Amino acid sequence: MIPCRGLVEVGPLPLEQGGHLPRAELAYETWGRWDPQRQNAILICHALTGDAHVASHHPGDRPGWWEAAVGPGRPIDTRRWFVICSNVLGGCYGSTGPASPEEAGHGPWGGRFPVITVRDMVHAQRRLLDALGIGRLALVVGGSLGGMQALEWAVTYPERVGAAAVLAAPPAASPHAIAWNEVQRQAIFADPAWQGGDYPAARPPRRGLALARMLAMTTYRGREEWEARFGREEVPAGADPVAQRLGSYATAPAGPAEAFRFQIESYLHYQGEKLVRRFDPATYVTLTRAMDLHDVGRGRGGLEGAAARVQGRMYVLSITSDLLYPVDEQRRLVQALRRAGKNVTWQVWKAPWGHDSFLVDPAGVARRVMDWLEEPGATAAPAQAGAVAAVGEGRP
Ligand SMILES: CC(=O)SCCNC(=O)CCNC(=O)[C@H](O)C(C)(C)COP(=O)(O)OP(=O)(O)OC[C@H]1O[C@@H](n2cnc3c(N)ncnc32)[C@H](O)[C@@H]1OP(=O)(O)O
Ligand SMILES: N[C@@H](CCO)C(=O)O
Repeated sequence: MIPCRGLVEVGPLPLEQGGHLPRAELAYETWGRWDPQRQNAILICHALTGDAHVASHHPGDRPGWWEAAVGPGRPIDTRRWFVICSNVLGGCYGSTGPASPEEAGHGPWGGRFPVITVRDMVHAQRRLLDALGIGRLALVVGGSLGGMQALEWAVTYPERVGAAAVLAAPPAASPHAIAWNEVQRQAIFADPAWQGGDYPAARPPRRGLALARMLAMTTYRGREEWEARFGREEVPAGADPVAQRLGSYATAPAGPAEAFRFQIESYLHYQGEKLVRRFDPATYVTLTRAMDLHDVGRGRGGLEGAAARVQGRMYVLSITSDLLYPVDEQRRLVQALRRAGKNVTWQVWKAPWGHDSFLVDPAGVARRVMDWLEEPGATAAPAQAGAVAAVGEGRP
């Protein structure tokens, strides 16, 4: 019996960019039961600021970040499937990362934490599954950074992946995505509280992290959504929601030009503050760098070489309003998989909420994935010609 929560030592862990982590632990949670034939394991990989808590475990428990997707009677039905999720290597929700002690009895790693990659995250997860006795995965699924992990799983450990669902993730980070991440990191570094990543836990670079999140939100959400939601609506005179409700980093505006006017500005400040209250800045730096380094073809003869390694069925979801990893980037992945003769299904989803649509509508997305996984006649064997389905705009 695998416990529904735990912490597993997966170190010492050699790292792709050199060096190693002497100690590394992964925090995980599980739902459902592993069947006696051990064929029903689904690994869910979270995005940049997520954690292992995909869904609540019992009534009254804290809701998870994909609550509507996972549970009894939900699209990923835990009466049938055994679900596992771990906080990523480098994360700040229980797994080893920059906020963890560098050594027992010492302070946190902070800015000294080594550079890690998505491949390192997947290696660490494989060790976690080994430790729990989980061999083959029926499905590995994730969006954004989680989708990068799902793709790396299918390529790095093809014999262990029956199916992989890559949601809103590219085969490699584009210069644009790297550029956006770099500006976010620079916002953190420019905060005097950063101190090279050696800040006290009680005085993190809040303003820098909030700015990073504000910028990131402009890449995560949809133009159409914000048009409908905020338009050009102004904050009523005298109301200052951020200062009134929050204020851990916000300072009173020195003059009228500094004060924000529009609801969209208010929303961005609120989102910045919301992250500051739950996330570690050095972890943000480490994980965005790992996303920049994502390139599934690195050291494998490029994307074609990576695609050739895949054995399981592949599902790729593109979101028409995704500014961060646009549809064309997944098209390249799908085309490489098709050229390699793999069994791949591509859906292009016309959703208004931008890149984060997979988080805004968890049940809708999980339903798509599970309909594909459970479609009649589906097998884990590679097909000669990959199936490609397009929904909405952006036909392949
Ligand atoms: C311990 C943990 O929390 S673990 C990690 C959990 N988080 C994750 O896994 C990360 C993934 N999740 C996400 O990125 C987000 O939660 C999403 C994308 C799913 C949804 O984002 P949300 O912020 O919840 O939704 P949305 O963008 O609609 O914003 C709603 C919030 O903005 C506030 N808001 C809306 N308009 C405005 C405005 N004009 N001015 C100020 N605030 C506003 C709302 O009051 C609401 O506040 P609340 O979150 O306190 O209820
Ligand atoms: N909004 C996501 C990152 C992009 O998908 C998160 O905070 O984890």
